[in-house]
Amino acid sequence: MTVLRNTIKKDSRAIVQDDDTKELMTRSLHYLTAGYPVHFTGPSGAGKTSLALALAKKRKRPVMLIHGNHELNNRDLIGDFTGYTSKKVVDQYVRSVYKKDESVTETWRDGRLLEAAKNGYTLVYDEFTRSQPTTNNIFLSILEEGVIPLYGTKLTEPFVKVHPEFSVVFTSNPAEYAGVYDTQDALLDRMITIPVDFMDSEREAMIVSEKADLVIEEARIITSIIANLREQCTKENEHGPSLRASLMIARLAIELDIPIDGKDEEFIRLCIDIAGNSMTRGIEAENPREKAEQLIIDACKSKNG
Ligand SMILES: Nc1ncnc2c1ncn2[C@@H]1O[C@H](COP(=O)(O)OP(=O)(O)OP(=O)(O)O)[C@@H](O)[C@H]1O
Repeated sequence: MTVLRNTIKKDSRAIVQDDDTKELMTRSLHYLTAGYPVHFTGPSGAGKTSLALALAKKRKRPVMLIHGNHELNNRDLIGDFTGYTSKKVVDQYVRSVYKKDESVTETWRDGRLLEAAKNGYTLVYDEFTRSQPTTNNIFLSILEEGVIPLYGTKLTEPFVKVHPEFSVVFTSNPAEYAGVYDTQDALLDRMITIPVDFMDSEREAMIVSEKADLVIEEARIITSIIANLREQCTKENEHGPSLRASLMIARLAIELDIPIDGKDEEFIRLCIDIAGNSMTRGIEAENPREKAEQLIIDACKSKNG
């Protein structure tokens, strides 16, 4: 049986940790401490970012967060010259002497990666495969040689040494996801990749109960409906509604005073609104929207509060 500890009533951003999650966190922390970056990969809503942030927090170093994006470039990561600072001193202390001293210097601003690597922060690079592989190339020398090459900048030194406490936690969605680039093998080779999949409905119910402040029996109704629907999503690369859907249903039901009961019309409507789109994408049918609605109604009706 799964035993949950570390409740999160006070901090809504904290994660609920069952024994499996705790064990995963401990292992990952050991890898980071030994100097290896950790990479969580899995479907959207499985809890990768939450895990990565909780893990980073455990390092007890400042945490820097970067989100992968196809427009992210070396200037964002390393830094850039942001403008000019000019200084002018006019000295007329002795009336007959006029002295003017003027200088102009370029102003440099460290990028997020440079700042984190120089100062030994823990970097969480969320959805890193959404950035172009050429942008991520800089991590090859950081992870292998422990230096940040300053190519493409007008700085005089060729590289900056990485702080010994610097560590990176990467997250990514599987390669089949839209908007995701293939990662170079050389980069994957330098990190420890751990798959993070959806939890079973009981573990999800514990999280929903904690996060939405809902009694466990009601949380179970929601997560088992969602787990049931997820199982019916057979289309390739479509994973169906995630834990996020369960959390949304729970919070909205409380907010709108809707009874958590599979036979209640308003509750069914709420489930259709929240899970309808991912179900429509996940099933194969002539009229997927209609079929998805029917599946949600059936899943709800099989559960009552
Ligand atoms: N162990 C957990 N404890 C508490 N909440 C969790 C846990 N795991 C996931 N969640 C919650 O589930 C939701 C989805 O989690 P998260 O954003 O980490 O998923 P993800 O896998 O990073 O998704 P995406 O790939 O879409 O970014 C969030 O609201 C998060 O707070």
